[in-house]
Amino acid sequence: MTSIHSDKLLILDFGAQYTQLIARRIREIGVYCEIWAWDHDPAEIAAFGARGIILSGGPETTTVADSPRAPQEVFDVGVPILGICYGMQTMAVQLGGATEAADQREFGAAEVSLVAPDRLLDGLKDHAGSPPRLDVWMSHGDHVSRAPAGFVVTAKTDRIPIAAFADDARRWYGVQFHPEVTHTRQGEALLRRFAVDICGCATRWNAEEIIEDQIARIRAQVGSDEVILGLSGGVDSSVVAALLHRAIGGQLTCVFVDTGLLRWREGDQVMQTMAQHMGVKVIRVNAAARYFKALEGVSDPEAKRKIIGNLFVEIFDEEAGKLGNARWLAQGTIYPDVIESAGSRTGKAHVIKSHHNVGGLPEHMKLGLVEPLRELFKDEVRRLGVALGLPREMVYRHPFPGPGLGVRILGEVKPEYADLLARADAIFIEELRVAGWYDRTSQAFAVFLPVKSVGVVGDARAYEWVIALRAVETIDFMTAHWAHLPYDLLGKVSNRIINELRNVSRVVYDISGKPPATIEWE
Ligand SMILES: Nc1ncnc2c1ncn2[C@@H]1O[C@H](COP(=O)(O)OP(=O)(O)OP(=O)(O)O)[C@@H](O)[C@H]1O
Ligand SMILES: O=c1[nH]c(=O)c2[nH+]cn([C@@H]3O[C@H](COP(=O)(O)O)[C@@H](O)[C@H]3O)c2[nH]1
Ligand SMILES: NC(=O)CC[C@H](N)C(=O)O
Ligand SMILES: [Mg+2]
Repeated sequence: MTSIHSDKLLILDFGAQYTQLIARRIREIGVYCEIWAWDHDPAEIAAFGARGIILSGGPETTTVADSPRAPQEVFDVGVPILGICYGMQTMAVQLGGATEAADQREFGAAEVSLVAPDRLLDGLKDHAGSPPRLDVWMSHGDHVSRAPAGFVVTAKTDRIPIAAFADDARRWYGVQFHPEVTHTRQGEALLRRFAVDICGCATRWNAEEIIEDQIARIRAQVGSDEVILGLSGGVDSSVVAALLHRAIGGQLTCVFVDTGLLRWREGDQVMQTMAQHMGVKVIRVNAAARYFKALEGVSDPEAKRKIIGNLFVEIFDEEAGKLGNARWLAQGTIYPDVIESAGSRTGKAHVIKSHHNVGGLPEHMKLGLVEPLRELFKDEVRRLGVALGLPREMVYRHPFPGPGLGVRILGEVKPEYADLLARADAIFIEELRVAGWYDRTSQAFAVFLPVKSVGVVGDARAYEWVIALRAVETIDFMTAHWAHLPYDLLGKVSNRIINELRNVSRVVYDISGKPPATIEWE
């Protein structure tokens, strides 16, 4: 039987900044793909059954002997291969060609001339002429200096003699430029050519088919058992709720914990959308007092995260106990969570923050996991949400961390700080929406600074708190730029916060990128 997973590609990651982007582009074309680290167990490559393999770019250099190489299995399985940047360079050295380091790095827009036809680039052009040319985006120091036997050079630039090579007989290709970035105008067409025409993949990866497929899997997994889900009002858990509701209806019970550290009026909003509008069974636990009590006198960020996480588990355990017969726990784990926790076999990532999640439930709960979003990127999760009938506003919401305002109130958390912060945040978000900036930023929020600052309000001296505003643009939340919000907009938000909220005398805007700063202040 064919399924939406039958036709798929494998991406081996050499550590490029853009590997996730390659996967997202392939999936946008309608083809399922997975990202594995380059040193993933090679014995699994043949068994995975990909119709083609993409070798990503990477920060290392093939001009030294001990840099990463593609496992031999890649060349043995007999499927089409596309090497991008580092991936092309390692193909060159592994297959008998050569690479060299150039004096000048090539970074940014470039024009390649198509000097010989092949199946990958044939007919693609931004500029007609002889030879035709493509507008591409480059990011490299090294380049291929000799193509391996069996390959023809298909593109060059003014700076490098080999910008693409091809072996149509074996269906192996390499491009020095990056087709996954939008600056390479024919990039999508190139990737489609590879995935669909050369690898022969059918394009079945779309929201409707994913939903049908997941509904069948969920039903097969849980049968007539009861399932519980921690519902936060965030995108991921809401989409899981909608999906499970469609798959198993009344067998699903959601537990929504109102921690008192949520966004302004979020509790009511979640109940309204999920329980009233969608008909999902939701138990609302009003636990604000418990949270504030547990956090009293605690100011260390990691300690606060632990307390919030543990209390969450405790409450969840209590509620599950009351329900009695749940056998399954559903979670909103998405694909980046999976990639980040798998990582490279040799990689050593540092723990910067211990992100809260539902993991670590007590042993006696013994619940099986249901994770229907495990294979999906955030943008795919959003498309699923829309297809499942969730309101657009909920689906395109900025993410909100599990510990909520608990890590946006610097230092000790107090109910009056949470109230002030939630209101300031609501003003900021409202003005962002009015100005059309909400959808242009990836995450925006206010932060409460427990320092007093002098102001003058109505001719009188004020000595009150400081609110910081943060707005960032990012694709994957691993790196981020601060958003260049218009001064007028910032001015309006600042005015409103100081005028409408007593106890605030000053508003500042955070202009730190990530790295070196992180997105949240704690
Ligand atoms: N207040 C809460 N009540 C119940 N479950 C919660 C709560 N906060 C977090 N969770 C659980 O923790 C998980 C992780 O939270 P996280 O913020 O990463 O995802 P999300 O809230 O679903 O989506 P988003 O990233 O858009 O905020 C959620 O999917 C949910 O299951
Ligand atoms: O569920 C969560 N629990 C946490 O403890 C946590 N800390 C940060 N974040 C979110 O993760 C993204 C990256 O944030 P940082 O740059 O601050 O690490 C941003 O989207 C943050 O909002 C969290 N999410
Ligand atoms: N983006 C890349 O893959 C770069 C490859 C290699 N590190 C170079 O500088 O040429
Ligand atoms: Mg959330």
